[in-house]
Amino acid sequence: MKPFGTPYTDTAIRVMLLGSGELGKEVAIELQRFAVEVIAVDRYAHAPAMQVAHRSHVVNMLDGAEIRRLVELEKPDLVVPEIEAIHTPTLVELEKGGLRVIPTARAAWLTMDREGIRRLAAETLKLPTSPYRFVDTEAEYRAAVAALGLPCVVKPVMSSSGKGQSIVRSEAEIGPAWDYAQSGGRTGKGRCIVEGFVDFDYEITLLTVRHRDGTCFCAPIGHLQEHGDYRESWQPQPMSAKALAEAQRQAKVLTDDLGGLGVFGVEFFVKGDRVIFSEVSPRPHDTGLVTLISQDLSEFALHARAILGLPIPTIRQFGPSASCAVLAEGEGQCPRLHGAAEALAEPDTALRWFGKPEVKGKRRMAVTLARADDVDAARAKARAAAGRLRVEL
Ligand SMILES: Nc1ncnc2c1ncn2[C@@H]1O[C@H](COP(=O)(O)OP(=O)(O)OP(=O)(O)O)[C@@H](O)[C@H]1O
Ligand SMILES: NCC(=O)N[C@@H]1O[C@H](COP(=O)([O-])[O-])[C@@H](O)[C@H]1O
Ligand SMILES: [Mg+2]
Repeated sequence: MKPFGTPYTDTAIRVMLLGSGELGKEVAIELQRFAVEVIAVDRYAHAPAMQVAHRSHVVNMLDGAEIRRLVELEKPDLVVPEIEAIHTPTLVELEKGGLRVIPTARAAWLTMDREGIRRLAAETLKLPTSPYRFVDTEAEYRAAVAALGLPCVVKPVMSSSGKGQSIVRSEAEIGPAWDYAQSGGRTGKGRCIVEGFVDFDYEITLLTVRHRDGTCFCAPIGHLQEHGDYRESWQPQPMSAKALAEAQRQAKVLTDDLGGLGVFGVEFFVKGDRVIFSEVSPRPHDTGLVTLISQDLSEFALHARAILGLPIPTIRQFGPSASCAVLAEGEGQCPRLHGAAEALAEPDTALRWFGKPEVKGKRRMAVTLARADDVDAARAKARAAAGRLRVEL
């Protein structure tokens, strides 16, 4: 990588973020510390990362021509995908022409679509996963449910944060789950995955960092999900040495195949010592927000260091920590947050209010963070802090 330069001049290192949500905002802040010129892109104006970037653009990121136009206009040194819903075939094309995509255009392309990454993990790399089928029509879906049995999980192939996702537990839920999968994804109706339900003891995100000197892992992050969306996460998740070693082995196999530099959020289900791969984000993960309080280098700082080719000699752990998502529900513009003073009254608590300009339905708006003597106490503290907050719409 060229030397750090001066923003707004030809000397600057320029990074284009494709996606400008709460995760991108923290990445942008970390890049700003090195005076990297940050260009934030998303589908709507005033997205969180745009508020801390040098410049921003509002485009339909599912339109390849738009992405190409922006890349030609801004000539970034690095393009950093922040969300799945991007026209990744265009990134693959642009990479052939010399553009650097984080971690690689192929990784962004494979993971934008559950089919790409699932077939790679299960069929090529032979990692254990839930049984699965891909379906395009309601008839294929019903056949898949019959073959996999109840309960099962249906998800649009392009979605995240649980959008369009349902657990189907009974006959009566089969129809509504299909309708939601067709209306709730990030890119409209279409292909879905149906997965057998994994009966797990706990699930983790293993943050895996590929940096210039090799691969390192953060302590495992445990998390609680509701309707496919994260509510709480904590670190470290206690697990047997055998299960941790197996999770690290699988994460290494997978991230070595995906290649490139940066943070990967590798998600696993754990039952006893059995470790079952679920999915991977080739970028910081929402459950990894806990690292904003649990580590000296958060997952966002680690991503910035890794993609800029900087060393990561060690990651210091500050002790048991937790995060709790703050959701708003309803409809309104310019939301306001009440209760920040009350939420921050306890020692070792922190808050991120993302600054999203609008709510329509259910939206994650903030996160509380806490450290304590053990994980249960940290979770209770983060939950209590979140409970003192109120989002006014
Ligand atoms: N096959 C399964 N068996 C049991 N639980 C599942 C299964 N698939 C998903 N889940 C539950 O739903 C959660 C969300 O699933 P998944 O990670 O695939 O969705 P997502 O929309 O990609 O989420 P995100 O983008 O937030 O990571 C999982 O963390 C898990 O709690
Ligand atoms: N699980 C993936 C995840 O957490 N992604 C994060 O949520 C944003 C979208 O939020 P929005 O739907 O509120 O715009 C994304 O931009 C990213 O920061
Ligand atoms: Mg997930």
